[in-house]
This record gives sequence, structure tokens and C-alpha cells, in this order.
Amino acid sequence: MSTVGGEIFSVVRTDSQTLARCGILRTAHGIVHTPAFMPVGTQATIKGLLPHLVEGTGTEIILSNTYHLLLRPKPETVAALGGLHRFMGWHKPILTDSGGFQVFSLAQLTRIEERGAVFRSHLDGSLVELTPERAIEVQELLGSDIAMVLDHVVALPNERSVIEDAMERSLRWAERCQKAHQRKDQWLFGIVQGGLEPDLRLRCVEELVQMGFDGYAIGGLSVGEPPAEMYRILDVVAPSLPAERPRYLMGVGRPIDLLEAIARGVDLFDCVMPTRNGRNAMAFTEAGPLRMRNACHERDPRPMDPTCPCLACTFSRGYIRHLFMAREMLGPILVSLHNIAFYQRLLRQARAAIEAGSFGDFLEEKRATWSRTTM
Ligand SMILES: CNc1nc2cc3c(=O)[nH]c(N)nc3c(CCO)c2[nH]1
Ligand SMILES: [Zn+2]
Repeated sequence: MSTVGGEIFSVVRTDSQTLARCGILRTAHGIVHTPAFMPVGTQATIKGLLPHLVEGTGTEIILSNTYHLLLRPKPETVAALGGLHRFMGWHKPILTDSGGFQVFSLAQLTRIEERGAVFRSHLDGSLVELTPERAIEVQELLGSDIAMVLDHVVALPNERSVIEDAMERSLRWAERCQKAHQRKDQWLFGIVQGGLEPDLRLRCVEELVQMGFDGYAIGGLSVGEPPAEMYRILDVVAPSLPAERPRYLMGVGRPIDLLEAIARGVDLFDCVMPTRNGRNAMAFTEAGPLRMRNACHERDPRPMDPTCPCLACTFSRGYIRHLFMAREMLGPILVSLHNIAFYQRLLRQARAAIEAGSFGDFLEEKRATWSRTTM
């Protein structure tokens, strides 16, 4: 348990129609209003965006990755340069993931042993070992406000025995992470595994809560399973987690997925979609997604989203299409910025709906509006 000033998390309002709630998450670098969305800054940068631009979208917390920074520039280098906040000039909260997902999704020839994950770096093929103890040491060197335990993530669909084995190893690793964790100004979150098996998920929740973490993440989802399957697991897992601790759904998701998860009591999200899609000229708007290379935008003087307050929406669609057709750097920068602003505005609207006790109506309205698009 960390001792950052005051309580970790307070629920300030619960919706009257769903399990959605508004909360305040307190960290060493300030507070986060939940439900909150974390843009992904994998290599100590939200790709293409200076910190003050990210702040301007209303972002209060970002995610960075142990796996990538372990390989380059190495955590000892980041620590020597003052830690991750000073290194990247972001002075609000930072959550670091442990690498559990990347050793499964990015690394080559990963071998999972009881001791830890052994893999070849995707950068130079060198052999790397990531143990629970090293994952904690790295996150303490980086100085993030929230650290994640090292977990064993498996692909879905999978054999129940494979899922059970990985879930049990993740529990043993979580305990080792807890024992290794020293920094009192850094929260430590556990991660619930167990695939799409409700009984394995609930057993994992029970054991993690027994160990006692500052917050709880729901892992092992958004790994290719149908959305309905994810929602079914959330129905079981989210309400079973302690109400007075933050609940973080890892790697999610599309705008509609965020709202469906918020309705089930989830407080925190991270996803590469707004920035990755932005770099690929796909802009989220209230009326549905826009593909900015599309010829229809060539002479369109309107902003991407006339209701959007962001800097990118002071330019015309014609200009943004030109930037992508000319392969100018500013294209991906502007649409990434806009997409993060879109997600943060959606969460502001969600928090307001919860405060008004009508999040259920808000969700229904978005389900109807977006059912005709791929949001
Ligand atoms: C894009 N989908 C996704 N599913 C995830 C699932 C996990 C998970 O189970 N464990 C850990 N440590 N990280 C995860 C991450 C990376 C964070 O975005 C995920 N990302
Ligand atoms: Zn905009």
C-alpha cells in the first residue's frame, strides 16, 4: 500500500440508472477525474504531440510502457535524467504498464518461465529477461505514479487449461511484485486475468483482493474477442472488484466500448486507437469516422467536427486532406490531437451524465447514434 497523500480513490457520484460512477483518483503528480481516458505514450511521447498540446485536450493522465523503455533508452538512463516526468516534460500523472502484454504481443520467441519472461528484443534480437522483480524495479526507476504488476497474458480463444495456468502464474507474479515494490509515492495495481471463464476471473479477483492492491486492472481483454464477450466478462468482473478502488480496463477501446464499460463500473481506460487511427488519417467525429484522404474532402472548408473545440478543428478538411496527400508531418499530428480531444470530450460528457444521474440515457443515445457507424 502506498502512502501518497490522502485516500487513493473516492467515489463522488454513482449513476442512478447504471453502475457508472464518477471518482477522484489521487496521485503524487495530481488528481484524475474518473471515468478517465489515458492516451498511450509508449516510448515517452504521445507520438507527434508536445505535452502542452496533450494537456489542452483535457488529458489528466497518460500511459507509458515498461517494455519499450526497458529496451531503449533503458530505465537507468531515464532515472539519470530525472525520471519519466522530467524526461518527457509531462508533469501530471503517468501510469506505466508492466510489459506483460508486450512480451506476448511484440517480443519474439518469448519463453514464459516461472522466474519470468525471456524474449528476444524486437529492436536488435538480443536476449532479455523480464521478471516480476525487474518489472517493478523498472517502474520505480521511471518514477510513474501508478505501476502495474507483471502478468502472463495469453491469446484468446484458448484452452481453459492454458488460461488457468497463465492466470495462476499471474497471481504468483503479482505477489512477487507486491513484495518487491518499495516506492511509497507510487501506487501498485493488480491485474485480473482468466480469459473468458467467469469462474477463473472471480477466483483471480478474490486472490488479488486478498493480497490488497491500490487499484485493480481487468486484463486479458481487447485481444481479439467479440465485444459482446468482453461485455459479458465485465458484467461479472467489474462489480466484483472493491467499490472503493479504481477499476482499469486495459487496452480499451472504441468510443462505444468505453461507454459500455463505464456503465458496468469501470473508471480508467487506455487505448492506442485515437493516436494510431489519427496517424492513419482516420478522424473520430460525432457523426461517425472520417477518412481524411478521401477525395470528397478536397475542397471542403468545414472543420473535421464543427462541434469540436480542438486546435486541429480550426483548419479545413481540405487542408488536412492536403497534408496527408503531401505526406506532411502536420497531418498525423493534427488528427491525433483531434482524436484525443474527441475521446476526452466524450468522457467529459460521460462524467456530466453520471453527475446528472442519467448515464443510462446517455449510453442509449450513443448506441443509437453510433449503431449506424463503426464507433
Ligand atoms: C489493445 N488491447 C490490450 N489488451 C490488453 C491487455 C493487457 C493485459 O492483460 N495486461 C497488461 N499488462 N497489459 C495489457 C494491455 C496493454 C495496455 O494497453 C492490453 N492492451
Ligand atoms: Zn477537433
